Amino acid sequence: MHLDHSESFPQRHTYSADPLRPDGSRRALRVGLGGPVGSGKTATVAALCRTLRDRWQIAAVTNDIYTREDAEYLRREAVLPPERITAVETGACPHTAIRDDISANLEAVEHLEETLHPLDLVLVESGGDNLTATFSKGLVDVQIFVIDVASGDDIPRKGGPGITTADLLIVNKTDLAPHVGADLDTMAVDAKRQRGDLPVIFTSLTSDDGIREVADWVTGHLAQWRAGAVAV
Ligand SMILES: Nc1nc2c(ncn2[C@@H]2O[C@H](COP(=O)(O)OP(=O)(O)OP(=O)(O)O)[C@@H](O)[C@H]2O)c(=O)[nH]1
Repeated sequence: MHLDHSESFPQRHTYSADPLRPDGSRRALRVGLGGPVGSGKTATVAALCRTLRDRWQIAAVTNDIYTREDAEYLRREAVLPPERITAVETGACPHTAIRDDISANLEAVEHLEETLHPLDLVLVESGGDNLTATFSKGLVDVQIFVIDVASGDDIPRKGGPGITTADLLIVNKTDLAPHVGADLDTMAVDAKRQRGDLPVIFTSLTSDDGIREVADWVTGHLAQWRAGAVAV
């Protein structure tokens, strides 16, 4: 059964996770990464871990429907020590596990926080989904939506909550634009129209340091979070 109905889950987006630990300090910032299948979510998580791991204490939770492939990839690439990477097998539509019944993901995040205390940043990667997928605010504090140019340069125009409301939109695989006839200027104009002042970053993760702008964005949010300036 497909449970993606607001009437079934009227509580969606109506509560927030407590930002404080029992000792009064701020818990880790939780950043969700969602987006269509194959857009580059795992590659973004891997690149963020490589770039930020010397400065911050990081852990990651991955979601796959029937496997643990994304976590295995991150462990194989040694982007973090293996105990800092947890796989959640959702067994159903990926958005159900990040929005409607977040218990398995929340348990994984809280377990990492307890066993690896103190963490600064937890990255939660959704399984690949469609343009409607967003995270519950009870699971993550900020959300990144990752699309790619190879899936069509009309994707930003199509909108949907991921594109219109995510705190950051990443348009990945810009290196492929000339090969697939994607017009990056059109994508930028459409994204701006859909998102107003919300930020959009174009990335190519095959380039050296292609993640830099995104890493700086995450660092900026983390600094605000630690200063208590991010509302949840
Ligand atoms: N050319 C190019 N390939 C990329 C880029 N980023 C990721 N890829 C490749 O795209 C493929 C999919 O990337 P992933 O990071 O696994 O995508 P994903 O969104 O995590 O995929 P799912 O978890 O299956 O939804 C892989 O073969 C990556 O190496 C990029 O910027 N440019």
